Amino acid sequence: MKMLGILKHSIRYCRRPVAANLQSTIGSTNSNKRTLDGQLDLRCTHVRHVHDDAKRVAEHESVIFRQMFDGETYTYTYLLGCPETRAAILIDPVYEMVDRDVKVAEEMELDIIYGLNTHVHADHVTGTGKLKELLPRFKSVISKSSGAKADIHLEDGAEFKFGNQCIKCLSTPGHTGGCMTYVLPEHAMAFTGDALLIRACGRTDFQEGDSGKLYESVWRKIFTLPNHFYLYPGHDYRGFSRTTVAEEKKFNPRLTLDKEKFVQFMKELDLAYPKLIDKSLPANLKCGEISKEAILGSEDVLSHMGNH
Ligand SMILES: N[C@@H](CCC(=O)N[C@@H](CSS)C(=O)NCC(=O)O)C(=O)O
Repeated sequence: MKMLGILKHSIRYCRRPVAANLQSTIGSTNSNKRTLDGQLDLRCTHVRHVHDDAKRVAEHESVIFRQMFDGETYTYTYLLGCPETRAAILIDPVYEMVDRDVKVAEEMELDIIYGLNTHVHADHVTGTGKLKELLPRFKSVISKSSGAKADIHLEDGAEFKFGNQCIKCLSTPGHTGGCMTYVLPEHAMAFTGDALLIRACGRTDFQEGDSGKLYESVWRKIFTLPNHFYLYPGHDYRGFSRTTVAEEKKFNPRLTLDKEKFVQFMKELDLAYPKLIDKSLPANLKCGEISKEAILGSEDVLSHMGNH
């Protein structure tokens, strides 16, 4: 009875794929595993089932999802994986954090095939160039309107697939001319890059920045998603991780202003230029496909080589 309880518990929390594993292990146990008093050895079955489960982490999730943070540039990178095919993507990988990202994917038996940039970043170098060197099948992706070189260019309304997962691409210009928001409608998730930050939004003072356009992008594209959709930003500077459409429509201090006041507010924002802008822009206009020296500086390259 106790054993049956444990089995039921596993099924309740792990659902479909693990139930399939369980069937096959029970089958083999039935034929040759019995306890001393002749009963079926279900305990042994359970142990083997747990091992099977550990082999493919997160197989019970409808989409595999991890939010990862770079504490130097306050950037979020997102790993998304298809639980059935193990195909995976990274949204906004950071050059210096690529080894971390690849290791996590390997541990989860995911095959990263695409790196999607939400826009041409000004504050850090994208990891998509380095990922192309490390992973043979990997392709860089960005909007066509960004003007950046990439393997795949996306336009407003495009649908982008990895494994059995589908992403809807929404053009959301304003922070930069080529900003894209990536939506997973089936999972009620949207990745807004720097168009919308939690209780804030991206600056609009360079790279074809346009506060009027940003206001329209947010209200017409992001805020017309269902209220319960989770929004995941490109950065957070205050320790927040995610928000929802409903929360931002109600509490975002910038976007709840009327358009005229928003434009004035953005004009007066007066932020210092990002420290790495001179390095980041040329590198990101090629999705990071430039020499290590250009990204790190020649002294840093030598010290990196010493570390490996
Ligand atoms: N201090 C950082 C840059 C901070 C910054 O400007 N962030 C951008 C997004 S990255 S271009 C932004 O839009 N911020 C909006 C805001 O209200 O903070 C650095 O030197 O890199």
